[in-house]
Amino acid sequence: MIDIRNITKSFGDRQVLAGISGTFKPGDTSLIIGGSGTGKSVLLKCMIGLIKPDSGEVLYDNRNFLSGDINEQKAIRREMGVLFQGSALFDSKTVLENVRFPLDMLTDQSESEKLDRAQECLKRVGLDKATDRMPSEISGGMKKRVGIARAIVLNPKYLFCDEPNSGLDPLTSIKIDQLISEITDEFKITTIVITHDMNSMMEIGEKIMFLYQGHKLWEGNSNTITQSDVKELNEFIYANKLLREAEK
Ligand SMILES: Nc1ncnc2c1ncn2[C@@H]1O[C@H](COP(=O)(O)OP(=O)(O)OP(=O)(O)O)[C@@H](O)[C@H]1O
Repeated sequence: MIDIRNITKSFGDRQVLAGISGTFKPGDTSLIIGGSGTGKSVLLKCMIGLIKPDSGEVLYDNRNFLSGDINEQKAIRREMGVLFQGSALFDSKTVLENVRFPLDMLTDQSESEKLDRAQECLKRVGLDKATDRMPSEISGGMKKRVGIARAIVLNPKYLFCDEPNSGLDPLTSIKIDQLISEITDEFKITTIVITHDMNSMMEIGEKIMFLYQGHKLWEGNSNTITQSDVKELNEFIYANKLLREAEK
C-alpha cells in the first residue's frame, strides 16, 4: 500500500503540485491521468525519490519514505520497479543483459541464479525466444516488454510505469496494459501507471486519479469515470475521444 499525503511542489514561483493525497492498494493497477503539464510526472518522481517535494509525506506500507532513516529509504527503493517512458534500455546490451542488469547491480546472486531469474522474467512477458537480440532488433512493443521484465526482476512490491503506451499502436497498447495488470494481480504489486490513453482508462483503471493544474480534481474507477460531473474531466475525456476518432 502506498499513501501520499498533501504533496506540494513548486518550481520557482510556479506551483506544479498543490497538495495531492491518495492511497494505492496492492493488487490494483492505479492510474494517474491528466492533460499535458498537469504534474503527473512530477508527482511520480516525488513518489520514487527523484524529486524532493516541498511538503507532504509518502508512506510505503506505513514506512515514511521522505523522512525515514537512510537505510529504510534504501530498503524501500530496493522494493520499487520502474518502467520509464521509452523503455530506457541499454542499446549495447542484449535483451537478457538488460533484464539481468538490476541483479548485477543490486544483488550478490550467483551467475546461474541471475540467469535463471532473468530468463524467468523474460518468459513471463513472452520474450524467452528473444534473449540474445539487441534492442535495435526488436519492436517498440517488445522493448516495453523487456522494460517490464527488467522492472519486475527484483520482485518489486511497488511498480511505477510512466506512459507505458507511448509510441505504441492501439492493439499493442492494450496487450502491454493487460500484461501490467496481470503481473500486478499475480504478484499483488501496488502499481501506479501514468497515462493519458483512454483505452487504458477503460480497460485497467481499478483506481483512477485525475490531475488538473496540480490539483486532484477527481478520483474513481473505469466504471464511474464517464458519470463524473467534473467539467475538466469531461473535457479531458471528450478531447481524448476526438483524438481517437482522428487517429482511426
Ligand atoms: N525540473 C523542473 N524544473 C522546472 N519545471 C519543471 C521541472 N519538471 C517539471 N516542470 C514543470 O512542471 C509542470 C508539470 O510537469 P509534468 O512533467 O509533471 O507534466 P505531466 O503532467 O507529466 O505532462 P506530460 O503528460 O506532458 O508528460 C510542467 O509545466 C513542467 O514544465
